[in-house]
Amino acid sequence: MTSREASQAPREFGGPLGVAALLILLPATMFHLLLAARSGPARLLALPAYLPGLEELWSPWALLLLFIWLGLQVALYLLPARKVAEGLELKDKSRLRYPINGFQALVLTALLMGLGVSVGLPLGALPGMLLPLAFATTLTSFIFSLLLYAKALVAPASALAPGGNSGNSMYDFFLGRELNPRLGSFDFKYFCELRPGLIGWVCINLALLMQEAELRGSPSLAMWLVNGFQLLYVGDALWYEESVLTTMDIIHDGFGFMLVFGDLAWVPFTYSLQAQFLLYHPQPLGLPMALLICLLKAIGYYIFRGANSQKNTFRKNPSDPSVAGLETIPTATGRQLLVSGWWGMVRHPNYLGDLIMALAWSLPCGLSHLLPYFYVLYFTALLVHREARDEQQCLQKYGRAWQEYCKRVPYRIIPYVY
Ligand SMILES: NC(=O)C1=CN([C@@H]2O[C@H](COP(=O)(O)OP(=O)(O)OC[C@H]3O[C@@H](n4cnc5c(N)ncnc54)[C@H](OP(=O)(O)O)[C@@H]3O)[C@@H](O)[C@H]2O)C=CC1
Ligand SMILES: CC(C)CCC[C@@H](C)[C@H]1CC=C2C3=C(CC[C@@]21C)[C@@]1(C)CC[C@H](O)C(C)(C)[C@@H]1CC3
Repeated sequence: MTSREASQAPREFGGPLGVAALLILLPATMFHLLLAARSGPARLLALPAYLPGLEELWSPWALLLLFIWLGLQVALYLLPARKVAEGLELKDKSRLRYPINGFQALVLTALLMGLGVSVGLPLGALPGMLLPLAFATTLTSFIFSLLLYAKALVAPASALAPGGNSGNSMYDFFLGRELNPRLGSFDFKYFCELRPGLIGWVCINLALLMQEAELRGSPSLAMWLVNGFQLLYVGDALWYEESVLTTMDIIHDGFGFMLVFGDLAWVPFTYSLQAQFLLYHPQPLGLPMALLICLLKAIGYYIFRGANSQKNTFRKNPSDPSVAGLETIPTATGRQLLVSGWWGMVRHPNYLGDLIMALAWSLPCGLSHLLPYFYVLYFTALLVHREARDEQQCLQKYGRAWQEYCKRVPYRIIPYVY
């Protein structure tokens, strides 16, 4: 990428001012949610009743625990993999190689945790450490992003991301300058996207479930549902790990504060909000309602998995019998666009499935509070914004063919609505 190309790339997230606000707002929101979940009124839209002092936020034990966790996940990443996958072709025509052993890491982590708990590891103490753990993770994310920024200063131009090289240091720090920063064959972005945060999220959920069992004799039905649904989501992400190699995060976005903080801090500490809420605010849930919520989750998962698998299979091998009969539009790049099947219903059927699942994760928390619905609200905003970014990129890539696709499939995420 030339410096001229870099400075002409469109600015996202409101440019330098927008990212300056996000640098403060994102961690502040995360701490607000952590505090609100444990407070009596549990209000999403009210200022916290008190601000924690440094003695409540800072704990060297939390930092140590975080580093032990990261070290464990690095060790599991480095274990022999059942498969090594190749990423998409890069600007310099090379392809990076990635180990496919995320699901193995999840299973081994579960076994180690089980072993630990059986010999007295106090997993139920984790909920009480969430605040200092989140603080240690936020500090680590800032420092790690600074190191990545410095590393990118000596990276070759071909290794830089299209978006995070504007020349404005704060903007580039947030978006990330280097596309695939690596140390030898260790890929930082790929590792962070799927391992410590996602697996950490389900461990936090499990710790909240165990703590609830300790407090009330047994975990509630609502807590079981939230744990089960989110474990399915994380298990699915790691089982289909290879498909993350074609997501916007891996092929387009640099690795900067947004993804570092998002992967390491935001995902485990805010995505576990429903389980946090349930620990402090138990909710009654009857069996008929629980079954209805399970049905909603199943519908969401069916759409999400069906759409993602259909596209991934089609991109890997368009003559695969499961996709060979689908209608397509040719593009000037030689690639084709699906216009029937899931991708003929709306232009982002996978987002629709994901949103339905998000609703099913919140419903077990009842309707008395808005707080557990934060994920649905945030995720809708994230996917609407992400969809707009993807449309821009597809328009650039496919030109008239993309316009034709938009005419044939007019709705973006929700049929006949949006
Ligand atoms: N839980 C969370 O916090 C988040 C979850 N997600 C989930 O991650 C998953 C991946 O999302 P994301 O990376 O945004 O993007 P998608 O998986 O939706 O991929 C978009 C790409 O798919 C290809 N494509 C688009 N339309 C067609 C078509 N009709 N036929 C064939 N190919 C098409 C294009 O790439 P090309 O043509 O180059 O192949 C396009 O750039 C989604 O399920 C999303 O819900 C995403 C963000 C956050
Ligand atoms: C902090 C900001 C508000 C933005 C941060 C965004 C990140 C949290 C998300 C960007 C894309 C993501 C994906 C997943 C998790 C959230 C982040 C990192 C994903 C790993 C979740 C599981 C899915 O099955 C997936 C398709 C593998 C997801 C890929 C994108």
